[in-house]
Amino acid sequence: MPPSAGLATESLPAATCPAKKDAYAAASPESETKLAAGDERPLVRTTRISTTTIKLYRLTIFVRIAIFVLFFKWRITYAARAISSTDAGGMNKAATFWTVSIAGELWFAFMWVLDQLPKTMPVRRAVDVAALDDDSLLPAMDVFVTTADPNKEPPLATANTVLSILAADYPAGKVTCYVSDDAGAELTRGSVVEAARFAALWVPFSRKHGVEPRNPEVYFNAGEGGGDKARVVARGSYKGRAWPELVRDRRRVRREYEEMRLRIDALQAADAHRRRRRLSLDDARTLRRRGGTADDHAGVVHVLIDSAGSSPQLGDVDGSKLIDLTSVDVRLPGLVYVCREKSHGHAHHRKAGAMNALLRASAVLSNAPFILNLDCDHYVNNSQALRAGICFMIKRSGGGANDAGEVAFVQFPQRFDGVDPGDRYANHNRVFFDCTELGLDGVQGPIYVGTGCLFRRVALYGVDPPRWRPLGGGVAVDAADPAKFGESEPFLASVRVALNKQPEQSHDDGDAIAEASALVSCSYEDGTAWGRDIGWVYGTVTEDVATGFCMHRRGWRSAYYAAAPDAFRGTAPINLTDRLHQVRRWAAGSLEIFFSRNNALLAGRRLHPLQRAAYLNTTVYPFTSLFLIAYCLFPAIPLIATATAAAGWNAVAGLIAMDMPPTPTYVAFLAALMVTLAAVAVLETRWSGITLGEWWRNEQFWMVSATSAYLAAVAQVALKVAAGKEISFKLTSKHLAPANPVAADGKDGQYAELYDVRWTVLMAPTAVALAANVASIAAAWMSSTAGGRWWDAPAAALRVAFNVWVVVHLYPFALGLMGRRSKALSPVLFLFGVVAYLAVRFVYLMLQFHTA
Ligand SMILES: O=c1ccn([C@@H]2O[C@H](COP(=O)(O)OP(=O)(O)O[C@H]3O[C@H](CO)[C@@H](O)[C@H](O)[C@H]3O)[C@@H](O)[C@H]2O)c(=O)[nH]1
Ligand SMILES: [Mn+2]
Repeated sequence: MPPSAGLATESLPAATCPAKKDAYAAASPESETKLAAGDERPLVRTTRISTTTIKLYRLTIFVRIAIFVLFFKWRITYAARAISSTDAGGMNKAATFWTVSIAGELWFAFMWVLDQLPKTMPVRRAVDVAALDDDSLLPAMDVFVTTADPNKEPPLATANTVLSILAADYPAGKVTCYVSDDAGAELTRGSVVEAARFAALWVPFSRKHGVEPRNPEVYFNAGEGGGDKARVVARGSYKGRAWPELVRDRRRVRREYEEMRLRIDALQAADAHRRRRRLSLDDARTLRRRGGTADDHAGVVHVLIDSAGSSPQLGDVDGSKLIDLTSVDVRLPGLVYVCREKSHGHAHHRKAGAMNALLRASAVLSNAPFILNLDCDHYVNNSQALRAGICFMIKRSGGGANDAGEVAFVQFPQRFDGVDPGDRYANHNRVFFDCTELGLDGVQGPIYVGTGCLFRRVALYGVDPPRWRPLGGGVAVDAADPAKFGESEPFLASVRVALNKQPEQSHDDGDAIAEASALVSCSYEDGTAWGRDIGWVYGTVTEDVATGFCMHRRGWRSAYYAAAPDAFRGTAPINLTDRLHQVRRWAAGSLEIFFSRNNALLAGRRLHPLQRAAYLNTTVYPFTSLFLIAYCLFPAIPLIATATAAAGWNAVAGLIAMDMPPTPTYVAFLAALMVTLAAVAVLETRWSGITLGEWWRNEQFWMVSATSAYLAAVAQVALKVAAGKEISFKLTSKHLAPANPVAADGKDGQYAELYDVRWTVLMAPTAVALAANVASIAAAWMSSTAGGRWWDAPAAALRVAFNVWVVVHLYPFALGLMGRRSKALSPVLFLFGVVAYLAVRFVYLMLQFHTA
């Protein structure tokens, strides 16, 4: 066993990894008993979660579906009676009203069912990384990191991600990290070069002391910042070398890290200066000569670290090396900087295009059978993550997952640093990751979500999984078809190697690099199947969902693994505007998939029915916004009607009067639906381990985004379908997880972004919905003081209950609009109420004035 592995196994002292409540962690007690039991050590043990909770959960879902059926039966009968009893003139109006309102309710019910059913068969995964003790069995792995804009994606964070990958616990000779720079920015390249330089010290240091996590920024600054990342090795739990030696080494390495940081800062300053100069010159030709622009530049493939040999290479005590590495393997994984060619005449297909360029370039350089995909802000947080992923992919003699060969990808949950503790905008997405993805793992596998995902290379080449291959699992050699893959012979050779697992290449490195550069040219894909049947899928801004879908429809499965500590961690937008733009992009991308050949309804029989339901759900959910916004603006209608009654707008008021009076049956149905909704939610949190608070935050943010971002997405996609207007990929700004949560001025510190109010048109419908419902509550309150009390009238009481329901959902949005004032919460809310009250009061006064 090479020293790296030996050190790594003792590198996760329990106290340094906070106990996670994730129920599906690697270190579950079950896997330990299994270890003790004997030699049959499967790499992954999968057990269906089959507790009383999950049974009750299923039962409640079916009860609720039954209630829905009865409810709609009753509702339709009522509507039919109401329509037929209207006079001829009102008939059409009534029919329209009832059709629309029942269609809305049916849609909500349908979406709820689509959402719940795929979660009913969750599984638990126990991964035994230690059972992979023979490093010679580990397959090679290529790691793809994508960056697109050094101004929105701090180069220091990218450098740290690269360092965390290079230092991950995997045989150095078997890992090659590829960094894609979509902007062709000198700054990004310079920063990655800095990372490569520092890696020579950082990687052996991490191995020697088994530090966690292996992202230097997080490692050095954890503990000081406190929060959820306080994981600095405590003396008592340190199991590596002598404690004083760690302290000494750490100090030295830290000094070097600070130097690297300063150099990257200097690069950044120089870059900013250069950009200012360029702007003043404003000469396109100068730009081109200096290396092009973000959207128009030449392709570059630059090997920064050559991949290491296969035997360990021990370091020395040489003073210049700073720390004693005499018993540490100092080899480094390979590191390659790739900037694909871009030109104005060619669509670059955003991230999907970048990933496909990497897929080809890596094929002629390292051609590893497995590919790990990380966004530039997602670093390796658990050094065992790469090994854990491989456990799902390979079979071991005498054990291993039965269907290992059928797994196209292993998706790890996205976990985030720097999210405000209250998680106001549900950035953690716990319901999606810990319930939906986990549930899908028990069906055909989780949906691919763009980062933290380990792929099998051949699955990206558009072949069927072994189970669906005709000739006893083999792939025909002519599968490497130049009409599909493009004309590069070295690349086609690499595809044949990947498909048939036969060594055939004898390449010369110089040529390989030239070939790789040719493979990242912008015209390589012209007339091929790239982006369609091969590689990452084009035509949608959520290339991830579409790419995973194409694999599932071919019959591949995928796996989900929530490791503890988290395998990878990244950053998320905590500013309302950024967050809304992010979910707007996701929603638009989803609809793009719905209106493409990758519609889930068109997939063949290899797609599991519940998998189909899940994909249908993820591609149609934005339509909910159309109904939801109508419901949320409902209360505005009587207000407007009253306000404009004098103007003769009685028709509107007449419409609203058609709504069903709250008969006892109606109230009973509503109550049953609410109670079962709550019961399902509680049971879901019980089996998944998320908290009710997290569930509720998801519900709230669902309404916030459905009234804003989803609506915009529907409009955008309508424009695309009707007029061919492309949807842009608005990059999410990343921020470094800062060292100190409290800024120097002692104000907002780390979460300053949260209080930054940046107006966007996306907010308009939600703001109107919020105002309408607050005003409606105020109006009810007013009329109660004026005449009879509102709670005497059941119809009015129901209406107010609905208003309150909307307002509590939109509460985080209200906080977002308040900015810094949201910190001094209650007085402002009070003010908010008073303002609404006065507004309504004013309307009434006007009316009295009018009628008098
Ligand atoms: O033209 C582009 C645009 C983006 N990217 C990269 O794509 C990644 C994701 O972009 P980001 O703005 O961070 O998107 P998020 O909303 O945070 O990302 C989620 O959703 C995206 C789909 O909408 C997926 O691509 C992401 O992997 C997934 O993490 C980043 O590494 C970018 O550098 C490129 O390489 N080229
Ligand atoms: Mn991201």
